[in-house]
Amino acid sequence: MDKMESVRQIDGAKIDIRDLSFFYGKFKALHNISMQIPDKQVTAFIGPSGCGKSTLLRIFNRIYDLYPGQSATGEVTLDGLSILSPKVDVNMLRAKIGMVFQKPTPFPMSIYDNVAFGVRLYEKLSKSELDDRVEWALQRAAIWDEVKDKLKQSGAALSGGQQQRLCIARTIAVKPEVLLLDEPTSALDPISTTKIEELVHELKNDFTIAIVTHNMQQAARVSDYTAFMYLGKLVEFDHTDIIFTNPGRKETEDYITGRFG
Ligand SMILES: Nc1ncnc2c1ncn2[C@@H]1O[C@H](COP(=O)(O)OP(=O)(O)OP(=O)(O)O)[C@@H](O)[C@H]1O
Repeated sequence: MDKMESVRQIDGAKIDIRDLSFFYGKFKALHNISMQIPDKQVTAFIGPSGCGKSTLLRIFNRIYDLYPGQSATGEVTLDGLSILSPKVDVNMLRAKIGMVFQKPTPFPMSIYDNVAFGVRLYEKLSKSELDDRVEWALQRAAIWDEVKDKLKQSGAALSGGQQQRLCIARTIAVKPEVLLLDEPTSALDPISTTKIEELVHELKNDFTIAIVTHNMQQAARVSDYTAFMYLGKLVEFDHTDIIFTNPGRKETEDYITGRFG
């Protein structure tokens, strides 16, 4: 096989980030980041604790807007449309860019209602259409077989791994275009982790996925592209194979070989 070429420009980028900086009050947590997130691929963000991975992910759906004193400069576009613009409809943006957090966060309601909740906010579906959508989302999140006979039971009664797949079902039920996964398996056992990793692999056929992970083996297993961050800067972004076998920067090599971080 030919040696893989390093990434320069992504054809068909879903998200385009240019000169992005982020501030918690006066503290500059992200420094002039430029990169592109390819469509229908998995992009992993790795780097030592505090390097800014979650901060970056939280910009894509403007979650930071909920907190006073946090601000972003630069440009981020989704299919060419500005995400940071004050004019953007944040609810529509969050319907297009869904997020799953580190700790499973089912709503205090039934399994069915957990999945139907967002759909009811954004669409007017008939009862049977909504039933179909709930089943579709639970199927896609690989949890349908485990919950199909107890849809009325509380989501909180599921195991941690099941709860996380329920949260993924809830997120994909509104048919977003991008899925942001912030350390989605760090609170899970190895079997649940494997299930979520298989799911990520499966879901990239339909969604653009950005995943933050502390686990380098996980990044190597699930992602097509990897971004290595350090101290709020993007050190290197490339095909995952290149980052893990032939990184261009010494800092990346030191990190992936466990010499720091
Ligand atoms: N709410 C906040 N207020 C002030 N500073 C913050 C806040 N959240 C994060 N930071 C700082 O921003 C920087 C980046 O944090 P962030 O959580 O994005 O890193 P991370 O790479 O996701 O870390 P981890 O892997 O530990 O989750 C850190 O220096 C952190 O202390």
